[in-house]
Parts: sequence; structure tokens; C-alpha cells
Amino acid sequence: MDIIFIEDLRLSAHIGIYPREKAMAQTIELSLQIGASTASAGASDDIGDTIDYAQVVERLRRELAERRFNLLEKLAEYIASLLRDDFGAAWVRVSIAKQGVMRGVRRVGVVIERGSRD
Ligand SMILES: Nc1nc2c(c(=O)[nH]1)N=C([C@H](O)[C@@H](O)CO)CN2
Repeated sequence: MDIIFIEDLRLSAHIGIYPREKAMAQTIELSLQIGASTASAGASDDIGDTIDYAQVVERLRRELAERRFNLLEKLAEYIASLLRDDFGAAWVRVSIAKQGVMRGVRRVGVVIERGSRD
């Protein structure tokens, strides 16, 4: 399994369970590992033969600008489904972190893996 990755993408999102979080967007940090064969693109040198990570970033910016989530878990599932259903990823690891939301803790977050690595 080959991997296309996006590391520490900072996005503005409406996410959280508390009223103050629902009232305004906050910055989340997103890291993605997207499992897909890169062999075709490696042979053809054509962006049409692979998952374009620039398109992934653009799509996520648009989606997060429009949607609201309570939990990081729900957002992670949403992103995993989007990558598999709309971008054709066979396997994904989605890591999402919030920074500075709790006293004494630098980052909190979730990591999920979905799909098959075979
Ligand atoms: N497992 C989770 N725990 C918590 C979440 C979450 O998304 N998943 N969210 C919150 C609050 O929104 C928090 O980020 C505010 O400090 C608390 N626990």
C-alpha cells in the first residue's frame, strides 16, 4: 500500500460540545495518511492518475466551512468516509487535534483508521 500524506493542515472548524465552541470557529490540526496505489501516476507522471492532495485540502476547507460537529470522532469519521467514497482511498488514517483547549494539556485529539491496507 502506498501512502499520500498531508501533515499538520490547520483548518478553521465549528466543532465542540460547549456553547463557547459552538459560538465561534476554532483551529484544528489535521494529518491524513491516504492509502492508494501510486504506481500508475509513478509511471504516467499524470496528476489524473492519483489522488490530488491539493484537491483534498481544498475540499476539506469547503466542507468544514459549511458543517458543524460536536465531537472530533464524528468529524474524523466524516473525513474518512469522504476520502474513501469521493477520492477512492483504500485505507485512511485520520488524525485530528485541538490545541490549548484544556489547562495543562498541549494537544488533544483522535486518530482513526478505516478501510483495508491489503
Ligand atoms: N473523546 C472526546 N472527548 C471530548 C471531545 C471530543 O470531541 N472527543 N470534545 C470535548 C470538548 O469539545 C473540548 O474539546 C473542549 O475542551 C471534550 N471531550
